[in-house]
Amino acid sequence: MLSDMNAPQREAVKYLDGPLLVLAGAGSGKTRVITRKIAYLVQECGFDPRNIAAITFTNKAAKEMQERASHLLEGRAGRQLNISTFHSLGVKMLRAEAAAAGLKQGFSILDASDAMSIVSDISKETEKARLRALVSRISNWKNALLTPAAAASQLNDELDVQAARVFEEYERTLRAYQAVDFDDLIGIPARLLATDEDLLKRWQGRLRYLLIDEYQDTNSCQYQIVKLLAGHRGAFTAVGDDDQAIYAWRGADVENLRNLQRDYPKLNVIKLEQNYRSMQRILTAANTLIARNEKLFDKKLWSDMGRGDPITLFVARDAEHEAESVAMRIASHKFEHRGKFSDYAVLYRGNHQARVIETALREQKIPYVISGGQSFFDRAEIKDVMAYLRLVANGDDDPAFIRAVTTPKRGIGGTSLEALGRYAGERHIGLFAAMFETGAEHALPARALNPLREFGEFINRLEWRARTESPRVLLEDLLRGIGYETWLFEQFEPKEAETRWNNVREFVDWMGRKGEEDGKTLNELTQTVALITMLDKRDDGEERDAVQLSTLHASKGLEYRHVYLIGLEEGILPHRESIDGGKIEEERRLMYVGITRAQRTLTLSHCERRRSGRELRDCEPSRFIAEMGEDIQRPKKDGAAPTAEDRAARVAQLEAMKARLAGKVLPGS
Ligand SMILES: Nc1ncnc2c1ncn2[C@@H]1O[C@H](COP(=O)(O)OP(=O)(O)OP(=O)(O)O)[C@@H](O)[C@H]1O
Ligand SMILES: [Mg+2]
Repeated sequence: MLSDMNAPQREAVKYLDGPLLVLAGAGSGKTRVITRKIAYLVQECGFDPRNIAAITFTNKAAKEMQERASHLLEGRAGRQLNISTFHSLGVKMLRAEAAAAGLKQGFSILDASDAMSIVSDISKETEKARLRALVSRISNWKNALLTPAAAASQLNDELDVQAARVFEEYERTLRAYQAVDFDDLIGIPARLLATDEDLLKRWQGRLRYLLIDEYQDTNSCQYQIVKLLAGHRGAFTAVGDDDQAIYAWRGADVENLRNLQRDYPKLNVIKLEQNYRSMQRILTAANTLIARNEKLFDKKLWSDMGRGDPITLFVARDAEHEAESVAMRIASHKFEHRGKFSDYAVLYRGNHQARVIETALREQKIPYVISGGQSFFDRAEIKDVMAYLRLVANGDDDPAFIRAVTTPKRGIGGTSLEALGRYAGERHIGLFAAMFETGAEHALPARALNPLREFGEFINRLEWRARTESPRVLLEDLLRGIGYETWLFEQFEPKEAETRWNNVREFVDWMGRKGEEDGKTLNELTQTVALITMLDKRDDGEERDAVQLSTLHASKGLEYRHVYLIGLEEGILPHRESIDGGKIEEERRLMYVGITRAQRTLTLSHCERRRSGRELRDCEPSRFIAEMGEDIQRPKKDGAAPTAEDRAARVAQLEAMKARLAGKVLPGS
């Protein structure tokens, strides 16, 4: 089982004498160590798979690890492993310990936009930027495990003062809704483990060995959980790379790498130095770049994969030209090398950069998938359906109530809802419960109350049936019951309505499948969906041969044969806010992550001009390009005119077209 591992990797897999940190650069096999160690623990050390918990950064990474580990183990053992993200582990603990946390079993999980609108209601703040600042201040407090009272005792500026006021009310509101936000998924379990001795013992007994990937991006709350679960035994393996810490903006703290050494004096640190992913040239460029950052730990990284093709840089006139050029290069490269589309990835700093690339790929009829973009589950129509499901699971979820009761419209107007809200407020109960009280008959006229109660009974019936019937059947009945399809076609143009309806159908299929495969109840599925975050690729259950589009953040841990890093301009990467805020080092790490995703070839690009609002502005190439060293094939000075390469690409494309016409259709094209 360990024959295809090098000596330090093997050592890391076998080491069980205490806490272990594997500290190593990109592509050195850290994730592989985790996957193998899971199998090793079960097969060689007699661990019950249920007692092993592996924690990854995204649901997608968890899924991949699950697949690899299951492959190494026999079927059943593979399924019993706990492989999850910190957030899904948190949900699991909250479900099991709902009572201790003061939550009902069907508690709701609010997403970022729900949280934002609650903060907006409380603060009455209308300015978007200020609202975001409030939300992020509160989130930081929560991640530091501060209560509203503790936060209020250490105010630094005027924003703090306002945020502290909102924070208290925000927490009360969440509890009233029987809801938790994303930070709570980590914070509440951390608090429970820290304060309830029995509970801690129970979980330490259940999760006897922890493996944590991408450790450099844990925040203090997550570290708290690791520490508590691992206890004095320190039964864990953490792997990470300080040069790939890119989530400081979400409260992650590389210091946690150092804290590990402080908190576990017996910590064993193993370093891996051989990279198995990238050609030497790519690696050298990455190393040269990252050498500019202040070093936390000393690391070496080498590869014996051969020098590889030169890294190329091309300069485009503008974003459209850049996108067309990337699409064309991919088409011709693929044709020439007879590869697959899925060998190619286009990586960029911000989500908004995806659109032009999508357009260009679509024009070239090149299939693609986006990760890290607007999630499928963020679409309005999915959130509509989700509002019903949340309400079925949790009648106290007022935001879900309001969305569901008004979509589709049931002739229930704003005035009636306000009256109901006032009444519920006086009685300190949720909207759903309020409308069934006798008192509501005085607060609201019958013509308003009757449709509300009809709606409530509809939800109650679903809630009752959800205890025994399958998610698929319930969803079908729900959609029929509310006439959602008809409503969509009344609201939108036929084409738009159809797209939305298809999305809903896909959602129902996906939920149905999940329900059947994993044997999950409707309520459990509802909580699962809430966890699917921006970082996740749309999980359509099948792997298509498609070019991968991704933000740099979402590309962490992944690898692709051919990588295109686009938009390498000052203001984009490094991002303008980071330049102003003195956070260049984190941007450099982001660039490092991007470069080290590439296995065989790496292509860089930037634009001469870029549209900003209504004007076209000149752009400056990113400083990171120069920082990668000299070994980059740069364009000749007349960058904008078609280069020999551009022409070659065009010729190849014509050839491809001819081949297609001749009936020699290539797979995937
Ligand atoms: N000993 C080995 N022999 C052959 N291939 C290996 C070996 N170790 C790792 N690899 C391969 O090298 C690639 C990189 O490994 P892996 O993804 O585990 O690295 P990583 O350190 O987790 O990288 P990152 O920092 O980007 O997350 C994978 O394709 C993996 O299968
Ligand atoms: Mg990894």
